[in-house]
Amino acid sequence: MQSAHALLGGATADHRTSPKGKPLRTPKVTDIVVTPVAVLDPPLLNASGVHQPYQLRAVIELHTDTGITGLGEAYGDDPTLANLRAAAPALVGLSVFDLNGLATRVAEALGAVDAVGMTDLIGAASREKSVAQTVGALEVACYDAQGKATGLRVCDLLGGAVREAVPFSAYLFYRWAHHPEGAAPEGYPADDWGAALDPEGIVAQARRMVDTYGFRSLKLKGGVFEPEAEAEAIEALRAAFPDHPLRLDPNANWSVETSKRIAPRLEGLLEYLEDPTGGNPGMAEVARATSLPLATNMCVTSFAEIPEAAALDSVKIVLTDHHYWGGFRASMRLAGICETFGWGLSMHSNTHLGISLAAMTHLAAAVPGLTYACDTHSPWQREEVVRPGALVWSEGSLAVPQQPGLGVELDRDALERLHKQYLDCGVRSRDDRVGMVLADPAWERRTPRF
Ligand SMILES: O=C([O-])[C@@H](O)[C@@H](O)[C@H](O)[C@@H](O)C(=O)[O-]
Ligand SMILES: [Mg+2]
Repeated sequence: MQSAHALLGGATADHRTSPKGKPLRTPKVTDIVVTPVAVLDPPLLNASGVHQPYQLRAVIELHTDTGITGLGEAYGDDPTLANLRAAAPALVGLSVFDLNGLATRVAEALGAVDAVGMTDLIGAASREKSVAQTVGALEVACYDAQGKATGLRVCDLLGGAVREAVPFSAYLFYRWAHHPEGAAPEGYPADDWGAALDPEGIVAQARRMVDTYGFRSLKLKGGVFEPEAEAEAIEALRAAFPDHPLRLDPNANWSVETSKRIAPRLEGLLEYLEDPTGGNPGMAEVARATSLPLATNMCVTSFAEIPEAAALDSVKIVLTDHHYWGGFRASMRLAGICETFGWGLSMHSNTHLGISLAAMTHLAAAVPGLTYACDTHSPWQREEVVRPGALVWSEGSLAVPQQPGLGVELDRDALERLHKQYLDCGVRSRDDRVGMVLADPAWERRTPRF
């Protein structure tokens, strides 16, 4: 067992003694390997454009002097990789239990890092957020190593599972059947979901997701078509799924006036309306015009944005995401703040692989106030870096893995293949405009569009 202050994230001395006098070895970081991978991604439409044929992720292997390796997963765009690689050498010699030391060392190593955002769909970029993203990714790997060292699951290290099955929502997207001409290489394998560009297409997509995974909550990614058309899709979903909680997320692509016009039509249909418009002042104005609770992963995405949101009463639900809030501990701090303000807590997702899915599941299992079904892009994912078996869907939920740490195992062959795909595909950062402009050269990103 580790000493109490080690488990609190404090500094650890080299040699400690267990109550029975047995010397303990605290795993210390010897090396961190960051491997970028590219995974096939369908042409999902959103406010920024359309997903590229490949999404980038980074797999983190944190090696220690006890032979234990902790796994983590991050975005795989160039700025994220540069930050991870700049921070990695500074962690050599660090105990995997010293999470305060981790945060300090990463902040120092990154120094005056540029504020670079992976996508404008998760709010404004800032230096603090870049540091938080790096800490978050490495902290997950430290927790995985802690779990493997102690025989405990990550959710147990986070205070214990308050739920053993974590509910997720069906993430519905307007989409094309194929990537636009010129976006994907010849022979690129399209998936079999087909297009979904109207209410019927969205209902059919929801039906397949519900039948396959058993999801209860349904979230529609909006901000793509005229707001009235998206409201119609919500009405069609309500008619087809009378008992499923519904959400709509236009990713701040509606003006305040448009939001105030459309929100009343959605009252009684949605459990929450996510980021109809941009910024806390605009969201606050919309909130005053509707009884719908507003949720966000765009205007409250860092601790610095919380005071304004609280003062303006702009949101009722915050979507956490350990990837950019700064890891598990930061997400738990956020959960406490939400509780203080009487805000609900949900969970945001970007395209991810199984290491992140396991991390999201452990976090959601350990946060009592996380009562909304979490977002996940999993149904859109056709490639994986972890071995099958640890994350099994049942009734729209994932059982928390039982093995120590995150409970997932890296599939080295898959890692190698997806890394090669990264090297070959040429994509080095997420840019959802590329495909839109290929499909329609006159297309421009406008914020808000409607
Ligand atoms: O994958 C997408 O296109 C989503 O739009 C994602 O990038 C957003 O960050 C996210 O899911 C959201 O809830 O805003
Ligand atoms: Mg959102």
